[in-house]
Amino acid sequence: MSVSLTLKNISRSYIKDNEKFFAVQNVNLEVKPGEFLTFLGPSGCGKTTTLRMIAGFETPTEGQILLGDKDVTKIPANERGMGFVFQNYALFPHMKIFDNVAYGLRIRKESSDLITQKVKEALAMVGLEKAEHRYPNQLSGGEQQRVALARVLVLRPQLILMDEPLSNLDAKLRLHMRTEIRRIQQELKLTCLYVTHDQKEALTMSDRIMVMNKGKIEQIGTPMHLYDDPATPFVADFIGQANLFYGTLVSVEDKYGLVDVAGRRVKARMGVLNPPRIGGKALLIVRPENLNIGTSENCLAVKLINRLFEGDRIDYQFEVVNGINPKPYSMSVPFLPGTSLLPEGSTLDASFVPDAGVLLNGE
Ligand SMILES: Nc1ncnc2c1ncn2[C@@H]1O[C@H](COP(=O)(O)OP(=O)(O)OP(=O)(O)O)[C@@H](O)[C@H]1O
Repeated sequence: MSVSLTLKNISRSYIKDNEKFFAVQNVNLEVKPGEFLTFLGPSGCGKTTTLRMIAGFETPTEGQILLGDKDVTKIPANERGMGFVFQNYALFPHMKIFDNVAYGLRIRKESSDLITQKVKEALAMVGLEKAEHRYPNQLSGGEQQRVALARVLVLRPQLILMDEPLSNLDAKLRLHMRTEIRRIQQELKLTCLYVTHDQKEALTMSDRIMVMNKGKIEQIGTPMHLYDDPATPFVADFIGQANLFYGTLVSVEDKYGLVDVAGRRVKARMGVLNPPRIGGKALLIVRPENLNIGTSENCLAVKLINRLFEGDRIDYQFEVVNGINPKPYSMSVPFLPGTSLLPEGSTLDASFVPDAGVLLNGE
């Protein structure tokens, strides 16, 4: 059974050094039944605090939390019907896997036949039906995390909350578990809220992502939408990698703007959510993989300052000639075996197709 979740103007403040400090400020969100929504942002941006308020481990200083139509803001955590998966599995080490998963059902005083049936189902769902007689320390990290998931699934919660559940696993297992969690969530049509600071994890698993920064929402959208049409430079740089070039908007035609960057005029898509105005400062966002060498159309004049050979690709770092260069820009081009790298100090044209650039308000 899946359910919707609504956050109405939720805030959580603390007193730090005699001053009011907002860990989370004015967050509004609607999560649809069966949706997988991820909170993404750097350390300290308020992801965990938001999740803990939804779980009931923390009380908002302002705002309301609704599960379906029901206001649960003041309801204790154990009466909210939610399941929580933590970073550190939190399994009982002295109990066999079967008993770990059965724990919640026993507290509910279910019959032993029903418990056996449900535990076996939950373990099968996470692919651990053969591990029921083992102890947690006889399982790998990934298996233990799957037990933690089974322990939550067995209770059929209305909403599942996961806080960095994969961060203790090695890289390969993390990749595998992403797909596993997403498969189970879709099979059971669970509403799922997921916290991570790993953008790849967020992009691959989520229906929608809420990007947070300093306690506030920067942008909410589908992974593709955030990647393609970032509303702020923060989102552009946090979702993938982004070059931010400084320019002035010259004119607009259809969905494209013409921008002057250090004397070169280039065309790019106007941002939908936060576009620049004609004559005003504009930020041109182009991702490293969308810059090319070798054509002189729609290009910036750049000077190479460093090059990093990465095997399949070369990362050329560069400055805009006569431009604003707060830090090196980056261009990632495929390495074709047999070709040589361009020398540092070369000046050349870095081009992009207009659809691969986005213009944001730079005022
Ligand atoms: N109980 C508390 N008292 C005071 N400040 C707190 C408390 N809990 C959290 N904070 C502060 O609120 C801010 C947000 O913390 P939160 O743990 O929600 O961030 P996060 O995005 O989950 O970070 P991380 O990825 O590092 O876990 C941080 O600056 C943190 O120091």
